[in-house]
Amino acid sequence: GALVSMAGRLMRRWCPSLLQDLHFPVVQLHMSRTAMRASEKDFENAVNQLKLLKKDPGNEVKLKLYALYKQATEGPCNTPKPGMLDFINKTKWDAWSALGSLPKETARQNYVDLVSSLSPSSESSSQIKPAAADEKLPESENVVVTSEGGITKIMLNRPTKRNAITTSMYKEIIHALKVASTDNSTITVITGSGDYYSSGNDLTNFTAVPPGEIEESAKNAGILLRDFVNSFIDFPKPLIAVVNGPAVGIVVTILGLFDVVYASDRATFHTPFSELGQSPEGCSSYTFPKIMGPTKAAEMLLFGKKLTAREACAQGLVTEVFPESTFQKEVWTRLKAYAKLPPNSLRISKELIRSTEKEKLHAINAEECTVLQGRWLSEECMSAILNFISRKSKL
Ligand SMILES: CCCCCCCCCCC/C=C/C(=O)SCCNC(=O)CCNC(=O)[C@H](O)C(C)(C)COP(=O)(O)OP(=O)(O)OC[C@H]1O[C@@H](n2cnc3c(N)ncnc32)[C@H](O)[C@@H]1OP(=O)(O)O
Repeated sequence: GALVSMAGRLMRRWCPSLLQDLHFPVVQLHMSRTAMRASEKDFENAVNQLKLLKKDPGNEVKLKLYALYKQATEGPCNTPKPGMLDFINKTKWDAWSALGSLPKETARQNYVDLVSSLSPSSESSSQIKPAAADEKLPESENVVVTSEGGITKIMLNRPTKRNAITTSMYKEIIHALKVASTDNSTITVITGSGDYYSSGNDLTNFTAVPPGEIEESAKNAGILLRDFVNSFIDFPKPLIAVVNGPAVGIVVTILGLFDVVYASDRATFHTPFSELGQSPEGCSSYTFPKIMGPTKAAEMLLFGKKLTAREACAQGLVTEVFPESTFQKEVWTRLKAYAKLPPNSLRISKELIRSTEKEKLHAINAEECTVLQGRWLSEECMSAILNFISRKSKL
């Protein structure tokens, strides 16, 4: 119960877009005549003043304004509580309901006070906060693609979020692989910027789902995931992972589709699917048992055992481990040499190695995505995501 009641607050922390429908001045501002009483003029002015604000006051404030407005015009919350998965309406409902039996007049006064604290004078005196490093970047800069010396490098570039992959990033990676498959490069490399390789799927991909669109979103996410994994299965040139740090979830499972995996000795490999109420993807339900044997694969995929780079190497998931201090230098020296090899020969050899499995991998990918789609709609998955978020919120 406590977990559910904190979900609204947690969602606001994790999902800035959660309250998009409260975007200023979208808070419903139509005043009913019956609501107008003693301080009605001040209240009406405040409502109009709010429309003139130049700066978005932020979701927390908009939520307060929403609740006060509802209380001032309709009195205590009197509508049925929205379902647990209806995040936005539930968050709004919680805010309004939290005002209890606050009298309409007090709500009106509080609303007027709050709007006046957001007046242009306080607006102009307030400092503009610098955006976080990743926020400054347009979405396309979260996946940086460069091509030089026969190597196309696709770098996950969201270091402040441990290179977690947003839905836009999945699409950008698909696009980058499509371009790399026909560009002049000989080999393609995927790596991460900063300390992490990647923390896998951005968990706010789940919380950003608009209410009433959960099934449709899960269906679309299933298609996106299938296309994402297919672009690895079908990639025609040598594909190399340069795992510069810890790797979690989807970026680990797709390693079975890479041709070579180099890891820093700082890297770890973690697939916490059961903890998240989910199931394996990236064809790992097939590639992992094949690579490391069923019992080692089960420890990772069922029980989320985190492997060190050396363990992953011993089990065949990683090709070679390098000391962190020389990792970049050694790996890139080697890759530059590999990139000088005849490209057609490399392609043809890769085709020989991989072609017999392709059809099977497509079928496995499709099945994994169908199963996951069901998982995303399950209570187990939703409550596991909430558990993770609440644990991180340190509440
Ligand atoms: C309707 C359904 C729609 C679904 C759409 C899905 C689309 C396809 C799905 C494909 C299936 C993929 C599955 C997976 O990849 S499962 C794995 C998911 N990843 C995780 O569970 C990792 C979660 N993160 C962590 O455990 C830790 O953050 C980590 C160990 C990685 C790092 O810990 P550390 O203490 O070093 O750092 P912080 O926790 O403080 O994190 C720093 C900031 O980065 C943010 N962060 C980190 N990881 C993620 C993530 N995966 N998603 C979103 N954000 C992440 C974290 O919140 C911190 O941000 P703030 O500084 O803003 O708090």
